[in-house]
Formats: sequence, C-alpha cells, structure tokens
Amino acid sequence: MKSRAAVAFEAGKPLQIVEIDVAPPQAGEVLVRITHTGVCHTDAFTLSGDDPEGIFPAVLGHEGAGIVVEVGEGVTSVKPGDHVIPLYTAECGQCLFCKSGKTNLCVAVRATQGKGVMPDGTTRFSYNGQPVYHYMGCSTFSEYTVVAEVSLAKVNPKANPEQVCLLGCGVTTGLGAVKNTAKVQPGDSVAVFGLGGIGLAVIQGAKMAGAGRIIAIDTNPSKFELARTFGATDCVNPKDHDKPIQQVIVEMTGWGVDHSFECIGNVGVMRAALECAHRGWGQSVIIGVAGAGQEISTRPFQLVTGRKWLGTAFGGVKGRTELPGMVEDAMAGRIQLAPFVTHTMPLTEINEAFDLMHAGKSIRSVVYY
Ligand SMILES: NC(=O)c1ccc[n+]([C@@H]2O[C@H](COP(=O)([O-])OP(=O)(O)OC[C@H]3O[C@@H](n4cnc5c(N)ncnc54)[C@H](O)[C@@H]3O)[C@@H](O)[C@H]2O)c1
Ligand SMILES: N[C@@H](CCC(=O)N[C@@H](CSCO)C(=O)NCC(=O)O)C(=O)O
Ligand SMILES: [Zn+2]
Ligand SMILES: [Zn+2]
Repeated sequence: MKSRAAVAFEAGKPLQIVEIDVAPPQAGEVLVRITHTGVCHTDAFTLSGDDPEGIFPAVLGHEGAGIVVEVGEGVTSVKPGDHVIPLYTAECGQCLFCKSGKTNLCVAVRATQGKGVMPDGTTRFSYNGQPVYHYMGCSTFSEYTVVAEVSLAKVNPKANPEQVCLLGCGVTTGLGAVKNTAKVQPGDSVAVFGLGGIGLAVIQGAKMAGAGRIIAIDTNPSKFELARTFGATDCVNPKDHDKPIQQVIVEMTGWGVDHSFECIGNVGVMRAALECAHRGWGQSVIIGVAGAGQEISTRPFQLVTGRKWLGTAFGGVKGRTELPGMVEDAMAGRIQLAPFVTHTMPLTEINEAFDLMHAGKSIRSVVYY
C-alpha cells in the first residue's frame, strides 16, 4: 500500500515528504495507522548523523499513537481497530531480560531493530523500488508503519492520541527515571539538567515522588516557567555563574543533591551532574544520548566517596505491561501531558518541529496525519 511519510534520505538534510510503499505485515508483525507522533530530540540526534546506529534512507519517529489496521500470521494480542502505542523497547515476556525481573531491556527484536530492519532481516518500506529502513522498531513518521507485535502496547481507545503519544517516549522516560531508576523518596533533593520534554517529565515525576528541593538547570531561561509549574523549587542558568555548575549546586545544597538527572546528551554536563551528587550516597542518572565517539569521565575519587552513576532507557518501563496503566493515569489527570504539547502541525510541516526544537522554542511538537 501507499503511505505518506517524512523520509530521512540523508544525514543532516531536512526530511522529505513523499509517498512510500509499505508491504503487508509478516508473521508476528502488525500494520498500524499512526494518527499522531511527537518529535523527540533523539530523532534529531539520529538525523544529525551522530548516531552510530543511524541508517539512511529511513523513516524516523518513535513517539507515536495509532490504530491497528492488519495483523500478520500468528498475532494474537492485538486486532484491527485496537489503539496502540509503538514501543522502541519491546517486551516479549520470554527472553532472559524480560524474565529477569531486573530490567526492561528486552532483546527479542533489538538486534534487527538496530539495523533498521524487521526480525526477518528485511524492510517493509520502499521508495521507487529502493529499500527504506525502519527506525527504533517504530517509524512513526509514516502514516502506515509495520511493527513487531511485541513492540505494541494496547491502550484505552478513549485516550487523546495527541497527548498519549508522548508516553511512547519522553514523558514515560522522565517519570520512569525517577520512579524505577533513581527511586526518589519523599523529601529527597533532585537536580535536573536540561528542561526539554525529558527534563520536565523528570520534574513532574520528582514532584509526584514527594521530592523536597527540585533544582532545574538550563542554559535557556525560557524553560524555567514551565519547570516551576511542574514543581521546580529553584531554577539555575549556568551562564549566570562564573564557576562550574556542579560547584554552584553543591554550594546551594551543602553537600550536593540526593539525585541528579542528565537530560541533554552532553558528556560535560554528565560529569557535572555526577559531581553535584551528595558525598556518600548521591546518585546521577544519565538519560541524555551522546554521539558516536563521546565518552564520560570524572575523577574516580567521585565514586570512591560514594556517588553512583546510573543510566536508564525508556525510564526502565516495561511498555506492554505498564503503558496501559499510564494512559489511564493520564486520562484521570494523575499524569499531566497537555503542558508538554507546545506545538501541533500536519506532517507536511514536520521540519518546522525540528527547527523549533533546535531554536529552543518548543517542548514537544506533535505531528498529526
Ligand atoms: N534514555 C532514554 O531513554 C531517552 C529517551 C528520550 C530522550 N533521550 C535523550 O534525552 C535528551 C533530551 O531529550 P529532549 O527531547 O528533552 O531534548 P530537548 O532538546 O527538548 O531538551 C534539551 C534541553 O537541554 C538544554 N541544554 C542544552 N545544553 C545545555 C547545557 N549545556 N546546560 C544546560 N541545559 C542545556 C536545552 O536548552 C533544552 O532545554 C536527548 O539527548 C535525547 O536523545 C533519552
Ligand atoms: N543508537 C544509539 C543509542 C540511542 C539510545 O541510547 N537510545 C535510547 C532511547 S532514546 C529515546 O529517545 C535507548 O533506549 N537505548 C537503549 C536501546 O536502544 O536499546 C547508539 O548506538 O549509541
Ligand atoms: Zn525519544
Ligand atoms: Zn524480552
């Protein structure tokens, strides 16, 4: 079938809106009509060419909501008409990782997903007879996409797709990082570096966890108002200080914060986030994605004196098990999604979403089909 799609033909170039061909779902696969998709910084990261797993031409996008159109052989858990959120972290329930009870990092489809193909090693997308690759197992920048059954969370059809698509990545990642990775406790102090969709979701999660002081840090002060609305108690612009930001945070708190979160993808800031953690027990969670060749560093003494460095993917959330409940929480107002959606636009204007992100003017742009 034909599908309107925004295709990344080349790194560093705008997406092109074209009509691609989408082949039918094979065994264990599902054809989904995407109705809405958020644009996450990770899409921009891969488009920039910095992602070692980046492959072109590809249909990017991994923060979507849609409706099942057709299922392939053997698919039993979803049927046409079901409302779904595609998952870049699958949940097969069978693999070593799923069964461990220790992680959400299912490996069922991860190897082929990283190569831009479906589990059988081929792609369902083509343009002018040439292959177009999948992205993060989702490819939500196409109106019709094919995903593995294990990569779909079935959600309440009454939910607002313009908002719950954000549970496909940004908001879930931030909330999960607080709850599952850092395990923030009532009264704990928190520092959040980077106030985009991820950082603001961390702040929302910290507030929900009953954190005491929540310090929001960004070089773009226009982000502070929303950060305060979500629960930030202090807002800090590193540019206002002539000393390292970790020193500023340590001086503000005495010995540093109980938990810090890096939500930017900057290895220098990752170091600062670790070093502003409390002597003896502070921990720092890396959420931001850094480019090929980038490495983190700090003095080992920082760890010897009790700080911990952690990381998280999709906030440690098991999508098929947990997203349906998170959608209910959003519908009941227990999770706030509306404030994240600063812009909406049709697919034809998707490049504007990237421009707004790079200009620091948006939190989330949601594209509709
Ligand atoms: N680990 C995961 O599962 C996961 C999930 C989603 C996104 N991410 C990553 O999280 C990061 C954030 O994503 P986003 O969509 O919120 O991005 P975003 O671009 O919306 O937000 C980033 C924010 O960081 C701020 N910033 C940039 N440089 C800074 C600096 N030196 N000091 C302080 N603030 C600075 C920007 O002003 C912006 O407000 C990206 O690296 C993305 O790839 C990771
Ligand atoms: N492909 C990159 C890594 C990209 C990455 O770290 N992705 C995050 C999700 S970002 C969502 O916006 C993640 O979950 N990683 C775990 C996984 O991909 O299995 C690289 O190769 O460096
Ligand atoms: Zn994302
Ligand atoms: Zn699994």
